[in-house]
Amino acid sequence: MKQIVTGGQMKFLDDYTIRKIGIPSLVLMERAALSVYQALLEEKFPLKKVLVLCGTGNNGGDGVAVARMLHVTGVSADICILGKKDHYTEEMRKQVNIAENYHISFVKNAVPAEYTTIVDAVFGVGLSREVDGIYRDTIEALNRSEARIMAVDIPSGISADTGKVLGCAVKADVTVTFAYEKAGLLFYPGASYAGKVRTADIGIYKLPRNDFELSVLRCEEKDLYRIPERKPDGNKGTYGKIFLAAGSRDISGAAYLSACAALRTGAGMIKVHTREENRQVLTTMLPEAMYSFYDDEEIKKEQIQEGLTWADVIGVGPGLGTGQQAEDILYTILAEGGKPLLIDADGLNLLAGRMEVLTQYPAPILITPHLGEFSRISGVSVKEWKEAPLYLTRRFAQKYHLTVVCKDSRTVISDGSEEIFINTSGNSGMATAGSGDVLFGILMGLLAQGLTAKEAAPLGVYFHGMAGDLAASQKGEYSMIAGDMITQTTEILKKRGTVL
Ligand SMILES: NC(=O)C1=CN([C@@H]2O[C@H](COP(=O)(O)OP(=O)(O)OC[C@H]3O[C@@H](n4cnc5c(N)ncnc54)[C@H](O)[C@@H]3O)[C@@H](O)[C@H]2O)[C@@H](O)CC1
Ligand SMILES: [K+]
Repeated sequence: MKQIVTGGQMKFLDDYTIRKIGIPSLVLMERAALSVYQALLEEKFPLKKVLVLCGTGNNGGDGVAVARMLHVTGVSADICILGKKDHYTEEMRKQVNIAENYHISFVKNAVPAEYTTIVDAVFGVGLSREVDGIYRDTIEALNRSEARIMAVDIPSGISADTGKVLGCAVKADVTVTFAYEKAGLLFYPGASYAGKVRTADIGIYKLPRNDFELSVLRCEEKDLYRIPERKPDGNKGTYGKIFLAAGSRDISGAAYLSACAALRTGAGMIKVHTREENRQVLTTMLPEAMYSFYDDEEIKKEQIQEGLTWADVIGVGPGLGTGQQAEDILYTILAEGGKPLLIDADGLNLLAGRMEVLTQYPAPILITPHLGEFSRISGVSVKEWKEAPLYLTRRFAQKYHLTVVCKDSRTVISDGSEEIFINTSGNSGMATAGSGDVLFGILMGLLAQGLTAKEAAPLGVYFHGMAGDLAASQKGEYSMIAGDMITQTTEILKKRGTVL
């Protein structure tokens, strides 16, 4: 797991390192600047003529120090400072003073088009309002230039918390961020403004994870070891039994994809409860699953009860429909399930406006809404969510006592606790029909093998994104389809235990 920070947390850590640990601010700044200087060389930036664009805060201070490092190695670097002298921070004032002693050239009205490389040190985590005026004009000119752009800490104009563009923002080729990745570098559009992100250790105190009031995390490949190990003496029962209510009249794809993904992820057994019309297609396509079918008659509660008693994990929703039968099935499960429960798609649509029923359920619940569904069940608009994704996802999980996987290009996962996850795997090819059903299946499979909802959710989402990335590498983002992601789960599971 990788620790991510918000802008506020980074400021706290800077401050803690300086005041409590005692590392002087200028020492951190020197290391920050050195890491940017090294990245310019390693990333082979064209250093024929460099412009370092600085603000008046400490991000600007970093920039002035980078210009000095370039200057002393014989690179022609101009410094252009936006903002008034009396706004300089103490560190910025010192850096400017040093640069003046070195006779580095300061330019007033830089023309970005004249430079081969531009270092963006206008705003870092201190950006506090919309960018306008001279800042906006300069950033727009910079984005129009042919120069390669290196952002210091975060592209100026990007919110470190949400990745939002505040007015306008620098489009960087590479961003060197200090100590921790900022949430705004992971969320879109920030992620696409940042280009390649390099994280540099500059000596900031590494606060233990538990000491963060809110710990923002992301999974990485080595977390695959968290997928439960296969036991040599295991049997079908060892790996869990799933009861899945999915599919509706002549809608079988979602049931197939989620059941198949659950088995491919390693679940021991799955019983699919679906409409009679799906019998032939499902039993032909997935004979490995067990089935119980229902028709036009009233829902046979005993049939469902039998499945619920037998199962370790329950899933409901994919392709279920929102008619009376679907509703009866869902409410029977809610009343009598009593086992870890996953709800997706139509299951969630049926719950809109009645979410509080979930707080009565006696076992853990995991739901996987996309943003539209989240909006319907929470009353939070998509626009509002984008303003505060971490806070709103967590608040919702707390309110209904469940684990929520809020699906977007950067899925956010929260169980309401102090640990919240942002997922970074995956690609636009996964925006294809059935992709969510595959995720649902993977999550059912992980829960069936004994992970808790909190453990399974971030890992399953990451795993699903990896499967999507592998599928894209083989079929391309245009052509990949949901079934390709199931195929790739096999490859990923083969890696489990081999990736360190
Ligand atoms: N000693 C430290 O605290 C360290 C700070 N570092 C750097 O310092 C940065 C944070 O520095 P600061 O907290 O000084 O903040 P910034 O340098 O990010 O920006 C703050 C300045 O910009 C102004 N500002 C904010 N939004 C504006 C807008 N829209 N239009 C015009 N002006 C605006 C503020 O009033 C303030 O003067 C980090 O991102 C990092 O690059 C690093 O050098 C590491 C050490
Ligand atoms: K910057």
